[in-house]
Amino acid sequence: MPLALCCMSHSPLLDITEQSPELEADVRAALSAARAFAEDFAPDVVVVFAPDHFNGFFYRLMPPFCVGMAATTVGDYGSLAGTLHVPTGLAQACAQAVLADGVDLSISHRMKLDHSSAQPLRELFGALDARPVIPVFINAAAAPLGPLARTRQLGAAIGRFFGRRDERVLLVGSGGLSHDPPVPTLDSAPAAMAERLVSGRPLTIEEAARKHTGAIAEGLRLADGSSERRPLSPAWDTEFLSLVTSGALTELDGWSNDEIGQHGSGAHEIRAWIAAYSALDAAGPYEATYRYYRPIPEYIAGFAVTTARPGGADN
Ligand SMILES: O=C(O)/C=C/c1cccc(O)c1O
Ligand SMILES: [Fe+2]
Repeated sequence: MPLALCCMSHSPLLDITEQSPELEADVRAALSAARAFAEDFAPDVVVVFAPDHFNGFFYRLMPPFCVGMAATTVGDYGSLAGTLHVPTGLAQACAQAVLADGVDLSISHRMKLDHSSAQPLRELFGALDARPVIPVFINAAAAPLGPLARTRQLGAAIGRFFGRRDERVLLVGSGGLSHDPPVPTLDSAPAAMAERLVSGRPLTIEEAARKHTGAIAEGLRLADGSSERRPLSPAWDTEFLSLVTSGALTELDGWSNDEIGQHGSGAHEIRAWIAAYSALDAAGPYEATYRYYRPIPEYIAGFAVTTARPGGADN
């Protein structure tokens, strides 16, 4: 039953670029606070809600949600590559309970994850396999996307499942907030790239190098004001953070995907946060214990870190 939450933005540019000492120290302090929270909570199991960026999930079969029974990370952008320690029986029981609770999802016995899962696991625990982890993929990159309410319901069903059990569960949400990274879309990608978005063939070394260089260049352009991609939206990010940290999750049901997309294609990653907060909310009122936010164009990220635990109104 004991649940706690840590949500954080991710960005590969955090790892592959060097920024001013002030910026790096500021972000490191926030990530250290999250790590201290996770260490202090000492979870028996971690549930990571994370999107993918066409590294593990492709249009040949694109589920809205998927729970991993076994999972590896691909090591994109030099992120940790390896095997997660997934407690398969518990993951199966979780998926079964969510289905019985009225939310459809798929499962994978060979799930592939990318930096969006690897980065928070490294930041919170130093390794992919330091703790048992149940990965929950939430599609945020491959249109069409369902309504936010469905993601909220998924999170709530997972929270209800763990609420009936004894494990200490850390709920991790990875992604968002406003940002518009150069991730391809099926309807605008050149033919060869579009074919890969469907087939899932591995990137060639040259393609991976171009992706790195392109993302780094985009971060520089966003920081110097010359980018043609969507700017970060601090006001929107702040509104979102206020809603999730105050427990006003159902208000987000009214947010349309079109409106969210105005804040960048990556803004759909707020779904990971909504699922994690909804899981915590299913166990009762909660209070945010830490909140960091900074719009960081250099990382192409409205970058936030929050922690929360049960408490507040009824506690
Ligand atoms: O290129 C990708 O796969 C994604 C890059 C990126 C950049 C900045 C913030 C994010 O959330 C990203 O996933
Ligand atoms: Fe992302």
